[in-house]
Amino acid sequence: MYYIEKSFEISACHHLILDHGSKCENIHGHNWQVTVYCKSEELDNNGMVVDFTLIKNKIHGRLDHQDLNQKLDFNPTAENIAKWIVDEIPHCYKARVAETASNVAIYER
Ligand SMILES: Nc1nc2c(c(=O)[nH]1)N=C([C@H](O)[C@H](O)COP(=O)(O)OP(=O)(O)OP(=O)(O)O)CN2
Ligand SMILES: [Zn+2]
Repeated sequence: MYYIEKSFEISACHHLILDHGSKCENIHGHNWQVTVYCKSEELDNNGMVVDFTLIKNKIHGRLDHQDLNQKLDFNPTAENIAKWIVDEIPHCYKARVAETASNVAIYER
């Protein structure tokens, strides 16, 4: 089995739709630290599991310096963003999304 990891930072803003009062309902920003994990038993014709650049373009390219509520059709919690990344990237089985060093969500298929 081949494994790859791709990490990058997304600087963006969002607000959360919550069923309890929270400061997070107000628009605010984060520098999300994202790590995308992919695996495959076979490499493609280029000798890759997935091109690191494709991963960055599909996630960072769509979300960096954006309002996530405008770009995503779900409540942009770290958990939901992690699940969305796994669904978006071929061969992805896990994504780690950190709002800060102490606020981290992981989704694994
Ligand atoms: N389970 C989750 N909880 C929260 C999420 C989330 O994505 N998943 N997101 C938020 C907000 O984005 C909010 O901006 C986080 O605020 P922050 O000040 O970073 O976090 P804390 O209130 O925990 O404060 P610390 O200083 O980091 O302790 C809220 N919750
Ligand atoms: Zn937030």
